Amino acid sequence: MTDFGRATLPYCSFVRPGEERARVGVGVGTDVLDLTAASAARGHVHAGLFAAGSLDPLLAAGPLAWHEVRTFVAASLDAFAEHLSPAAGVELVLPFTVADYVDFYASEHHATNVGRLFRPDGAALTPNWKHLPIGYHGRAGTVVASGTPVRRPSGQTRGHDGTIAFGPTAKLDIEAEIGFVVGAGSTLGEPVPTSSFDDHVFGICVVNDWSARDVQAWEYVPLGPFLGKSFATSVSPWVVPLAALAGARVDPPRQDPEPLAYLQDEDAWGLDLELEVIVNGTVLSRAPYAQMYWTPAQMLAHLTANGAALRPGDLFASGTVSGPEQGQRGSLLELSWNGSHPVLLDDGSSRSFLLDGDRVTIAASARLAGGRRIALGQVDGQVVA
Ligand SMILES: O=C(O)/C=C/C(=O)CC(=O)CC(=O)O
Ligand SMILES: [Ca+2]
Ligand SMILES: [Mg+2]
Repeated sequence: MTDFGRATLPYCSFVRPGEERARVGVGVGTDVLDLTAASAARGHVHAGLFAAGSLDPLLAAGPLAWHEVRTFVAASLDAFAEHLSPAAGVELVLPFTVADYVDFYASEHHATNVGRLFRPDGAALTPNWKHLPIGYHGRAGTVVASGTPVRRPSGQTRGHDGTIAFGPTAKLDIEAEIGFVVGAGSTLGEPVPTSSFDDHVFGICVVNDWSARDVQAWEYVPLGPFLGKSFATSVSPWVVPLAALAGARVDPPRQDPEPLAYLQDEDAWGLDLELEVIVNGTVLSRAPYAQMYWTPAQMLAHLTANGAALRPGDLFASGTVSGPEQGQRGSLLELSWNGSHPVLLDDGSSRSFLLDGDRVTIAASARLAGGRRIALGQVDGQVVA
């Protein structure tokens, strides 16, 4: 269970034992504050946003309401004792209805590694990579809450000898990512500039973009990832508002070539986050988010550059977070170099890709100016046959 500082105040949706209805919660230490009950008891002007128990109404309400709710919670924390209970005693559910889901590919280290593995005869980065944040539209309906078991998918693959077959993937993998949760929507036909990032994006969650590498490698040419990535995408139960991350903002890496005008991010939305990848209790990597080449404000501007509208609950993920070192890679594909260098677990076993029964946790934290680290929550999942 994540221990949140009192300045983080992430949101969740939870169900109490014996109840059916969900409530909106706020993480305080290892407790959850029942915001549905607390805001109603105080007759707060925004209490109606929490009645349904999902974050959907709050997301749609926009930045002024986000600010007012956070101020209310922060100012009244000590008066809320009767509405606090241990988070370990409640069920944390999918916190919002995922509208559209997009996955980017914003780590230069990850893209370089995958390029070498999947396209060894060509340049590691495709010619467009430094001109635009590459992404694809994923499957919103298979975004699942942390803790949901992930069933090993079947798919079509091509073996070394060229045989085409259908069956359970032999290369089930993870991707450690940060997800950006859109609150306020936008108007069809009107691009959202990088400067409006925080008018639309409410906060972040931790994402595990489960991937079947053998399915992916065979199917992706020329239209990109399809069934190899659409079977499950797990998200953390906590959505950390951008307001809690102000102290973690850093300058992103210098971009060369300079991106086109619509992609310039004057606000510098680099974030000093770390994603820890843990398989069966062994920490396999610590991936540094601050080195991501494209910022989330650039991803959002690109996503809407053609006039595509945003809806509350849209989720766009950063793409796998990998740093330059071996111990900073956010996927087993990279960590085991496509199976040629299996990684060791503390129990003495080794892994190229995931086995049935494996438990994966991706835990994120932010380093604030001054060096203090705050927890941002985690996403868990176990592989079942
Ligand atoms: O380069 C490729 O063909 C594929 C790359 C990925 O698997 C990337 C993906 O899902 C985006 C990401 O997580 O970075
Ligand atoms: Ca991905
Ligand atoms: Mg702004």
